[in-house]
Amino acid sequence: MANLFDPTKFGDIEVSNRIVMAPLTRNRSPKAVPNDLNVTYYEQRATAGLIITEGTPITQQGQGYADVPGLYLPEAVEGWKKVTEAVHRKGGKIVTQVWHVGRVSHVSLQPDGVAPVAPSAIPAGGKTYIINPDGTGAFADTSAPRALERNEIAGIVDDFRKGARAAIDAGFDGIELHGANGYLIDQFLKTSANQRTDDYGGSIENRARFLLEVVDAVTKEIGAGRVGIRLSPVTPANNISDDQPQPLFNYVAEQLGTRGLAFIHLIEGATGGDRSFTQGGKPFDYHELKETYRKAGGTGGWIVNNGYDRDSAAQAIESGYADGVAFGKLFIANPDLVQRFKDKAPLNTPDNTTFYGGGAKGYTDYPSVEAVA
Ligand SMILES: C=C(C(=O)O)c1ccccc1
Repeated sequence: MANLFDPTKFGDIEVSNRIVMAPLTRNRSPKAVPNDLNVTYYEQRATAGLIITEGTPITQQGQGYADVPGLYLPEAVEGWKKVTEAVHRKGGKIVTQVWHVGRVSHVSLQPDGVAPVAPSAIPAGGKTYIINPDGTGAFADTSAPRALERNEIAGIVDDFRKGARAAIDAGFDGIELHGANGYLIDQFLKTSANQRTDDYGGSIENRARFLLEVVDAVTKEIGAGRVGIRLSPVTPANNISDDQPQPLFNYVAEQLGTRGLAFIHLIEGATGGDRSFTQGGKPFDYHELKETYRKAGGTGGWIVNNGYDRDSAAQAIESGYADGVAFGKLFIANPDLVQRFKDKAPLNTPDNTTFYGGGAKGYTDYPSVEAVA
């Protein structure tokens, strides 16, 4: 029976324990280029079994928030090389979350100030974080998107492929496709954002087409054993929803099960909120989803996320339900979370006033605990 501290493999990626650092947007990379402060932040957390970096847009079109690091500029790839080298020097493993926000963006962040793109011209209705002309940061309403022309979609699939290649060039051990939280891949999947009438909309098979084309493109480029995906079947994040999440994600799991992926990273319930949250009028069955994936031949690591603590994470691993557990806020405040879990040491409390934007305060200044003798 495995435990939280046992090594394992997610596809081709060998990890020293099952404690995963979840992707966390921190808005501390001006001009979309990773910097030395980012190096320190990730290096401090290198004892995680696997670090999944913050979302990294594949193109400027895929960028939805100010000061997030991208993968689409040569200087960004150089910046990420310093991060991966530092984490590897500490014996850590790190993948980057490859991201296209779709409609969750603002014209000031888009190339030439154009409208963001989406499966359909349906606004996200939420807020995003931009930089005003005077340099101050501010939350702003997301801009109304335009619907992608069918002949544009292949180009975005290829942008994901290029992003995956850039990630490997930057020294990452692999990638996580951002298929969750109401961003572009999730927008194609779900009925509230995808009302297309071509072969990328309507049926479940059609709405999953974009996701599977992206998966096939990036696995062909860098190898399936280095590709994971994050999914959030019932999250309301960015005002996304689907009429029937269980059949939709059972189909997705069935299809992913045939593609040899390194891991499936699943957000249970509402992202960062109620684990029992559901859509479609009945509770979502996560065990059914995993069984569907395994029955289809899926051998990737099953990583679960949202509201776990040390004990519930240990139970998820020891029961065999999960192969890894991802922690977000706990890794913000505890760079040495693995050691603290081992020692059952007290945990630092995250300061949510410094989650987004700013400098070292609330980013690299959380203290570590000395290993208990
Ligand atoms: C990438 C994000 C996600 O997956 O929800 C994100 C973006 C901005 C703020 C918080 C989280």
